[in-house]
Amino acid sequence: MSTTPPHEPVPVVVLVSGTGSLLQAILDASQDPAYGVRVVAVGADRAGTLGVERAEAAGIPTFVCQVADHATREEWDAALAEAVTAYEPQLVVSAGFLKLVGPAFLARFGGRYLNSHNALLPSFPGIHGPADALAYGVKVAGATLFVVDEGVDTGAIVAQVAVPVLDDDTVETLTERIKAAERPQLVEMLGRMAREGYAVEGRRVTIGTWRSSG
Ligand SMILES: Nc1nc2c(c(=O)[nH]1)N[C@@H](CN(C=O)c1ccc(C(=O)N[C@@H](CCC(=O)O)C(=O)O)cc1)CN2
Ligand SMILES: NCC(=O)N[C@@H]1O[C@H](COP(=O)([O-])[O-])[C@@H](O)[C@H]1O
Repeated sequence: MSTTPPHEPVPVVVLVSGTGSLLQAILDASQDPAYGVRVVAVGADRAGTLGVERAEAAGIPTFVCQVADHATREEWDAALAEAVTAYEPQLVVSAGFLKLVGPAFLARFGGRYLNSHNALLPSFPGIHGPADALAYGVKVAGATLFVVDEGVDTGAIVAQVAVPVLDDDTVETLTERIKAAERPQLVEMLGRMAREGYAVEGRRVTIGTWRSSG
């Protein structure tokens, strides 16, 4: 039995805004070449994030692209697209990246840009998923991995994972329970998409297109 991966690891840029625990899970998995993913750079929309520190600790190139450093949101969007393109990724992953990207970014990376969101879409889009779920009183929360489009958390869904909402949950406890399920989902699905290929047809995402086409 061969242990050689069938393909070179797929180059991936990860975008972060905060703690970077999802990023760390990807970095840990990508230590194994058989995982099929090589993180070639980590980008952030703000300075001083723990996510960027984690990348630096792993010896991975980083960049910061802040809206405030650009005259318009459109210029920021184009600059972000340029910064990511410089690393020639096949896939881009938002892992807690709290900025909406626009037309310039999606012209380059549409269909190849994944986001992990901490709610069961289409419920609770935006940046307060766990708080909104708790306030609504749902009994099941979770995380959604999707292919980003021009809307806000409206892209085609790759995978979802559910967790219970407990009677004594706070925003913090629910957020952490979701993340504990979100990390393995992201690691598993990103690896499968890189190794096996995927197709997006309308709202349907299918994994395994390379395998089925040989
Ligand atoms: N065009 C898209 N870009 C991104 C999406 C998306 O669905 N479409 N998902 C995000 C991540 N995300 C939730 O998963 C998300 C991020 C940011 C926002 C948002 O409203 N951001 C505001 C700023 C909020 C703030 O910093 O306080 C903004 O961009 O101006 C909503 C959802 C990745 N990008
Ligand atoms: N809508 C975007 C959003 O809220 N993203 C969420 O930020 C967290 C990042 O955690 P991390 O910084 O520990 O990886 C994750 O739960 C992710 O779903």
